[in-house]
Amino acid sequence: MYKTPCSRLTGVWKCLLRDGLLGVSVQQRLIANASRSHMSVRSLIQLCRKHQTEWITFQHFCFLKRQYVKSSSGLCQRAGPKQEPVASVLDDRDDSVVSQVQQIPALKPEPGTAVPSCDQAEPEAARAARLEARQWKELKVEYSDLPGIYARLSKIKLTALVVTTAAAGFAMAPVPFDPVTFLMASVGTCLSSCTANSINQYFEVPFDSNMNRTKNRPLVRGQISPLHAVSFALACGIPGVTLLTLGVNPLTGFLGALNIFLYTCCYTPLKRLSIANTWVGAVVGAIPPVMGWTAATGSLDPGALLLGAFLFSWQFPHFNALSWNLREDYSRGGYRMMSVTHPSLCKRVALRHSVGLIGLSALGPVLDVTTWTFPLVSLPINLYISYLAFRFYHNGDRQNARKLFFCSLWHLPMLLLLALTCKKRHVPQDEAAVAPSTPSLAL
Ligand code: HEM
Ligand SMILES: CC(C)=CCC/C(C)=C/CC/C(C)=C/COP(=O)(O)OP(=O)(O)O
Repeated sequence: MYKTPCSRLTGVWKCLLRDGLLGVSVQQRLIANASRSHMSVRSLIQLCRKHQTEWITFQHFCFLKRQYVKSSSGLCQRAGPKQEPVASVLDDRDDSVVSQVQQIPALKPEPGTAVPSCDQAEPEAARAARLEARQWKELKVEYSDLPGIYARLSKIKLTALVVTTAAAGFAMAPVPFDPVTFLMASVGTCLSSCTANSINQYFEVPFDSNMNRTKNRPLVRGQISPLHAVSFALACGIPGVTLLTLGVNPLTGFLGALNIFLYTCCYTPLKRLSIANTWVGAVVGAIPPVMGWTAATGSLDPGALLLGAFLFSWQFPHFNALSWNLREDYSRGGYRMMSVTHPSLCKRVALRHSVGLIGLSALGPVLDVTTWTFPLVSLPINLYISYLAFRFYHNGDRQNARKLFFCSLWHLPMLLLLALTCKKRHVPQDEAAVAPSTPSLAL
């Protein structure tokens, strides 16, 4: 029985929307069909958006075993490979949905071929063969690709800076430096971060496939199966938390496990529910330097909280500026971000926390973490990021947002390095008892 494009389309929509796993190229193909079947594209997108309000659904778990979805209109893979090039983090192209729809090339028939009108039935066998030929072949993973896939699954550059902040926390602690504990704390934090990021990507496949920035991630492109990704996450998380707990101390292991839970089970779902997700994410990013400090001292001191406060505030100019240029993307992904729903708040919070870094730096000597040199030497970079944050607040344009984001990437390592060079020297008690009292020249 011949199905009209519209009823065929509805059948496909039902199977795809039910799984909530819609890839952009599937969307584009369906939109192209829709335009043929005169279903308004905008209502199509609303239909798709409406069904994406679900977040953690049953599909996330039976998604573990990859299978093609058989529907009345033939085969369609849940999340398919994307051919177009990866968009840069701060891509300037107008990637709004409407422009994307306009970019879909109209499906023109080969010259000389008769255009089948809607009421001409395509033999079912020919149609099945055509669909079979068009079916996405499941990508076979090459073992040589695995390191790159795991690196992207772990968001390796982000993980690298996370480990750096943990290492800084360890080095800032007022105790003798123990290289073995330092190494175990760094490796444990790295493995825990890899776990957190892999699980985050596993949960966000249906939404990442709708965003230019994330549509080429390994799980979205089907480079590895969900089961493989979850196994990788466990293979990192179990030894990572065990190493922190048994190799370093239980407090640091607890913080590592807590952070994995916060990032995967609180921050990730909250991204689709409330702009408060950014504050939760900032706590996730603030915990690693605290872990570094507790790894060295075994206790949660005010100095650890100060380092955590540095990270907490730094993440607002970092992310709010980044998300400003990704508003269309985040909106298409269905995420609740300040830059999309509360633009003024987005700019204000970025400025507030940038200026807050100046105040936090002045707390360094007050809490006996650094000498009084630190607030002075860190003032130039804190003033510069505040200046860029003010320009972002005042103009709210792409260029100032981009400058502030990229400044945040070097500001944090610089701030931590300056704190290290201005670290308050603490003479161990036994040495103090022996050494004659000499006036200290600490500034
Ligand atoms: C609220 C917290 C945070 C949010 C929402 C956030 C978000 C993001 C996003 C969306 C990107 C672009 C990633 C991409 O290229 O696809 C990014 C890049 C980056 N983030 Fe963050 N981030 C946060 C905290 C942190 C923390 C705590 C660190 C490290 C200490 C960090 C380090 C980085 C680095 C190094 C990059 C550049 C990576 C690259 O270019 O691939 N971020 N961040
Ligand atoms: C020890 C331990 C567990 C450390 C974890 C540290 C960690 C992963 C911090 C990331 C902070 C964060 C909110 C990143 C944005 O994720 P996103 O999901 O918004 O980024 P995306 O949109 O690119 O996926």
